[in-house]
Amino acid sequence: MIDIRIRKNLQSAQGRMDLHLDMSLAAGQFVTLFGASGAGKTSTLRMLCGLMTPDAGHITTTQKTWFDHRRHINLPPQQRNIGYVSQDYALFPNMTVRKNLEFALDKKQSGTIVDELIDIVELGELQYRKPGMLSGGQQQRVALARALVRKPDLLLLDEPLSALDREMREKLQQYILDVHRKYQLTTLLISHDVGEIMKLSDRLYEIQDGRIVREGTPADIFGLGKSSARFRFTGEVTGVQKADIVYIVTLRIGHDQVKIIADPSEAADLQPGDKVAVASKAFNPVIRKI
Ligand SMILES: Nc1ncnc2c1ncn2[C@@H]1O[C@H](COP(=O)(O)OP(=O)(O)OP(=O)(O)O)[C@@H](O)[C@H]1O
Repeated sequence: MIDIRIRKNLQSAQGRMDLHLDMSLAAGQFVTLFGASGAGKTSTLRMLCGLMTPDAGHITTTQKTWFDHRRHINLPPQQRNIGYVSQDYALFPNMTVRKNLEFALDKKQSGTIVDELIDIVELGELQYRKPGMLSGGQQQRVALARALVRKPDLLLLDEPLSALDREMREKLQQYILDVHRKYQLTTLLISHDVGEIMKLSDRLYEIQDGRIVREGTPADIFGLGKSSARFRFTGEVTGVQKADIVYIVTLRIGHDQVKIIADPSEAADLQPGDKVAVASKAFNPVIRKI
């Protein structure tokens, strides 16, 4: 369990913003932070890592206190045992894949974890290449493996897949899910991608202007609680057309264009560019803005 109670005064483009977060991450949970740009998501991750100091509050794990303002405790990043993967892979360009991973080993640690991780994220054939000779998706697999070398108590993922195309994202999502389960990690992800959130997370926190405005399971927050998980897609509206008393909503779902019949109340606030979920309820598709 990681208990987070932090306050931080941030300087946003609109003036000051008070980040005020109370959240608990249960051991083994996959939690996502979701919210508009500038809401305070990356600042939260930086405070968990020890790269930014909160003005007040505490961050405690079951074994250790990482930060406690009143008790003047503020452990440096290297004592927090956190794995961090950001959008820009941040690999050492002059080292091979294998060396990038070995460099992350603790002095007392055996190297067997490096072989294990190379195996899990399928980097065997690429292990003697340097990052400049890898695709974005391959580099991100290296970054993910490197973040796991020290078996972190907490894995932080700051939009790690946003620079990749959809196909690559889906593959990487599966690697992330596999390592999360295999190493029983507690994982905190920042993501804007509803499909990704639905696939990966147990719990979702929505942040707006530094405050938590909603928390729950992704299905509850996106209003899909009672829908069938077997028939559930997320997509983007590309058109809404009136046809007699109903509307035809055209959606882009993955690489496909799909047309769905919607009643006037469902179609009322839909516009091209809106992200929507399509699910079925008693075998009838329902469409809802998310
Ligand atoms: N060290 C700092 N001191 C004060 N304010 C900061 C500091 N770092 C960032 N900020 C401000 O805090 C606000 C929140 O930034 P943050 O990067 O946490 O948002 P975000 O939700 O991650 O946004 P995005 O999705 O665009 O990455 C921004 O307005 C930013 O300018």
